[in-house]
Amino acid sequence: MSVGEKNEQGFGPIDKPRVEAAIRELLLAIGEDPDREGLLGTPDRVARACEEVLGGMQEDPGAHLRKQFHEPGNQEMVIVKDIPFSSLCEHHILPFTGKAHVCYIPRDGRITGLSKIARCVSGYARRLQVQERLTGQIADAMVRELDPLGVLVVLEAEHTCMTMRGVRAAGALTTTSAVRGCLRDLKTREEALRLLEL
Ligand SMILES: Nc1nc2c(ncn2[C@@H]2O[C@H](COP(=O)(O)OP(=O)(O)OP(=O)(O)O)[C@@H](O)[C@H]2O)c(=O)[nH]1
Ligand SMILES: [Zn+2]
Repeated sequence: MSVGEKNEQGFGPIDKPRVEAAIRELLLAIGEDPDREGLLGTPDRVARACEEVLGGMQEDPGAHLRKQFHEPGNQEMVIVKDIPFSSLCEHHILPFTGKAHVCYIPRDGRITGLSKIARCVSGYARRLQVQERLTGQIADAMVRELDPLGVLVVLEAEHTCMTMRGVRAAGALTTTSAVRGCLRDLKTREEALRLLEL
């Protein structure tokens, strides 16, 4: 993919030399000397870090969920709890980190590999995000790829833009949820939340 082109997710490629130039400029803009020894490798390091922490822009995270198995008749709740994730808030480009909990009820035994759920979370997290959108994107990918009877996604995270700057509310935790299908039903959702111990 060349500069100016967009992938299926709507993003262009990471232009590493351009990131390096921008970081050099940022160092100058904050009054630093980009040519001092400790900072010489920094533009390159930041560009490589961008490729890593924003790598989810270059993939379709839902595609992981296409690794599926069939357990005839199984319509029981599946819960993957405490999936760690790190993302970047799109307002400040500062990290927010926490845990994702994903619960779904398969349709006719259509299940996915457990690790694929964590890979899907990671793919959407490694983008510029707001926590609410991240939560909904994970739920929607589950619906799209597995057509389950229901999905519940809960994210708990600490936003460094709220803890190390601004209001400096250290320890403040944000919880978001997205519910689809039969997990909207109060009784089913209560069972899921009980199993999640949330
Ligand atoms: N809803 C939501 N808000 C977020 C998220 N990440 C950061 N924010 C908020 O985005 C808002 C941006 O507000 P602004 O007033 O434009 O920015 P600001 O002057 O830096 O605000 P303060 O953080 O209050 O100092 C802040 O309230 C952040 O806490 C997120 O994932 N979801
Ligand atoms: Zn922020």
